[in-house]
Amino acid sequence: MVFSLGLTGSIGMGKSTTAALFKEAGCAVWDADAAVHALYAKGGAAVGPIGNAFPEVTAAGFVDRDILKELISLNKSVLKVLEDIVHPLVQADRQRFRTTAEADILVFDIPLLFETGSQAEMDAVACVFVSPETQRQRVLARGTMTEPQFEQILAKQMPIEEKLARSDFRIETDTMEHARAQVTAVVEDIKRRMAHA
Ligand SMILES: CC(C)(COP(=O)(O)OP(=O)(O)OC[C@H]1O[C@@H](n2cnc3c(N)ncnc32)[C@H](O)[C@@H]1O)[C@@H](O)C(=O)NCCC(=O)NCCS
Ligand SMILES: Nc1ncnc2c1ncn2[C@@H]1O[C@H](COP(=O)(O)OP(=O)(O)OP(=O)(O)O)[C@@H](O)[C@H]1O
Repeated sequence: MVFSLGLTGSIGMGKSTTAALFKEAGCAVWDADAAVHALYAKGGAAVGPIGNAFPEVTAAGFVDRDILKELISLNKSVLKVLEDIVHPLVQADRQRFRTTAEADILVFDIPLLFETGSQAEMDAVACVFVSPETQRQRVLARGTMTEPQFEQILAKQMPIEEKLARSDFRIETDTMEHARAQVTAVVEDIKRRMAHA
């Protein structure tokens, strides 16, 4: 039996860092944001269709995220058009991973897991969380988004309380030690479930 665990949480709450802890614990990890990065790179499958919709974004032969973020903040409809192009390509990449991954536990790091209904494909869901103040500080400290860009993305996501209420496991990402201990406990719980399945 292969167990599929969805890993989600709000922007900057620690999905990627926690996914790395699951990898350390022997799980195979698929990362939606990383899949988008590959699709946007030179030769990536999203470059052509995004260029057709927004030519200035792909003038350099890849998807320029800074130009894209600028367009998104200028016009609310841009993100929707973008999602309609990108999400089916991301979904196809995820299916490829499912058929090739070699591990008993597959972890799917998906920021928009509930927003896109992808929880239906999972055996269980883990949601990472941290206080809104820490979240804001961490995202703005990265220096890749302005405060209005952060607010705009945040507003598009399901509130974290709702994500937590719909999840089987909650992982607080206040410190690395705490997060690692919780990941170990989740993996042990899943292994017990698999042994009794
Ligand atoms: C908005 C973009 C340009 C921001 O790029 P940037 O390099 O600054 O950030 P990155 O891609 O690492 O995403 C950071 C976080 O933003 C949030 N986020 C990204 N896209 C979306 C979205 N469409 N709706 C809500 N939140 C989003 C997620 O929490 C994500 O983890 C980029 O995320 C993008 O092109 N998004 C559209 C594709 C998409 O929906 N991706 C989400 C995973 S499938
Ligand atoms: N358990 C933790 N303890 C301390 N800092 C953490 C922990 N988890 C994450 N962080 C820090 O929080 C920031 C955001 O983490 P990360 O990039 O993993 O979040 P994310 O949810 O994947 O972000 P995004 O939604 O933007 O893709 C990083 O600076 C990271 O070092």
